[in-house]
Amino acid sequence: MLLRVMRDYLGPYRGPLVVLVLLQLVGTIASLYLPSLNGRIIDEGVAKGDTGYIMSAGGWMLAVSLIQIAVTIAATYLGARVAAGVGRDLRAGIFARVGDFSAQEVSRFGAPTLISRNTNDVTQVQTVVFMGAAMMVSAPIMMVGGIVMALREDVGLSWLVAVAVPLLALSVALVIRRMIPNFRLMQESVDWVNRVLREQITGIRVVRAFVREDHERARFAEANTQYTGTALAVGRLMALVFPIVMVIFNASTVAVLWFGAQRVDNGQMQIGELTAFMSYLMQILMSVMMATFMSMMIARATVSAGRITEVLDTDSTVVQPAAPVALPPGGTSVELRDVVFAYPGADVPVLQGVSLTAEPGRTTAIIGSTGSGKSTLLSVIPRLYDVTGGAVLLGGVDVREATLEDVWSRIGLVPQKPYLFTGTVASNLRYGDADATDEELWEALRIAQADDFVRAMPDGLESAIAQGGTNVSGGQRQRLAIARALVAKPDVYLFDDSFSALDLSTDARLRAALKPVTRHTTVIVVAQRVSTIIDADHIVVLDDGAVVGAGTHDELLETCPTFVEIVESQRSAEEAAA
Ligand SMILES: Nc1ncnc2c1ncn2[C@@H]1O[C@H](COP(=O)(O)OP(=O)(O)OP(=O)(O)O)[C@@H](O)[C@H]1O
Repeated sequence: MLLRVMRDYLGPYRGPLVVLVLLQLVGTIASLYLPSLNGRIIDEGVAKGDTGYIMSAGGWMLAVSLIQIAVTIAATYLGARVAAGVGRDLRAGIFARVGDFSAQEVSRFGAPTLISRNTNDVTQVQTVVFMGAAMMVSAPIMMVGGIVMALREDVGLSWLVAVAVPLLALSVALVIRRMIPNFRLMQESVDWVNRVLREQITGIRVVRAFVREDHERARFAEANTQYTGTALAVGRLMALVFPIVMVIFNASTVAVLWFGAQRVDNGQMQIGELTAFMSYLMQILMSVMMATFMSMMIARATVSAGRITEVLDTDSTVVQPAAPVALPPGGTSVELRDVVFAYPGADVPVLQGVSLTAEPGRTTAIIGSTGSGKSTLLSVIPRLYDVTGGAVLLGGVDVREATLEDVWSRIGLVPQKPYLFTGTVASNLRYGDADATDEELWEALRIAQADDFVRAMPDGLESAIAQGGTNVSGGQRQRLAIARALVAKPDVYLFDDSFSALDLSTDARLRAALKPVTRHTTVIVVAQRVSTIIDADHIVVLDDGAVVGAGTHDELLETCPTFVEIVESQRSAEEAAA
């Protein structure tokens, strides 16, 4: 998984990566050269009292150190740039893929995990790229180079390398191996914490209204405790690594001094060579440690890369056609032909053979009891979901044969729960048409019966809208969403219970104002209230996902018992209220 992500996303950085490898090469060679120089200074300069040699070798050492510093800075800078670039590209890739998802894929994953995959998981991969840029090349070179250089200093002590290196590698690897199972749990805990937090923030009013703060606090604590527990488990193992490393480092130093001193005493080795040997052993052990750490980071990033590729590899169930057919220009009729639709995993279809035709210039209403499938019916028209049987036709063309852009540009959907974006009234309305003039926005607001309250807002069109539109009332949000659809001037309007939060007189005024602008467009209105659709040209009655009646209001009163039932239940509710 990680390899695939690396191959796909490091590709564009081939140039900087080559430079990075060269820089690391130079830096590592410089590091390997320094202990040997130091040893020479001791043996040739200090021991023999040759100040000239000390000065010249010291100067050389200084120059090598400066080169090492310069290349390390450059490599770190370049590594950080590549890592940040890979992070940016991955986030953009996930964002683009999620943008293509249909409602089905979004609900399959759920928003919290998609967010943590695009943030936390990408950070894991980004970290491994950064660490890799710093260590991937230098650690093995340092290890092999260190061994060669150490042997050059003294072969007699080489058995120490043969003992210390595997000992360190093995003990650190054992600890790290125990960390690995925690990594998946850690990412899943992040998802869990995000999910609970998100639910609490969005549902804060419900939580307060039902005095469920304690319950919610406990729910969050549970998620938080699991996350903390896993992080602590990893932390505890991590805490083990440092003492192990230090014990092996220090024991190696003592061993080098112990056995080296004997060799110096016997005249088999010089003090400088001993110092150099010790430095090389440290460098070797350091590189082993870096390599083991790197493998830990890789294990963690592999889990994250798996979670990322799961998103990247998920294809939207709503696909673009291979050979798209252009929708005919002009008025666009909507036809549902024997439409069957079942939500994924559900046994019973929500829509069962629904057929209806909505013509331009006419208002088609859909009414039915709650849960009868009205919203589902609207969502298959713009391909938020694809039908599982039958077909939806726009202007006589199957929506699956036209490009999604073509379909969406014809349709203005006002969802049951309209969403407004952080920004201003104007920026939200211009979602419909980025080039709309202020006059056009005011006209849309006037029709949507929203001009009065927008005018009363402190900055008019430039008044701020909070995320989700939470700083306006439900009814205001609905009217702004209607205005947004009006600004787009689509061929087909789909109003999903969009008038439900309006009082009866605003509802009536809005419908009257809509009439002239929808003279040539197809309008489909889903409604609960009979009064909203009383003057629709065509009313379709839905019951349990099937059409049980169709016609005008008066016709249905004669022919459709379900419609009569709805009318009567609403009338008796009104009478009871009066
Ligand atoms: N995303 C979903 N996944 C699975 N089942 C769903 C989903 N959305 C809706 N349903 C089911 O489909 C059925 C029809 O829902 P739909 O929202 O279309 O009804 P509706 O007539 O618009 O209801 P209301 O008037 O209350 O909005 C319901 O039984 C519901 O449980």
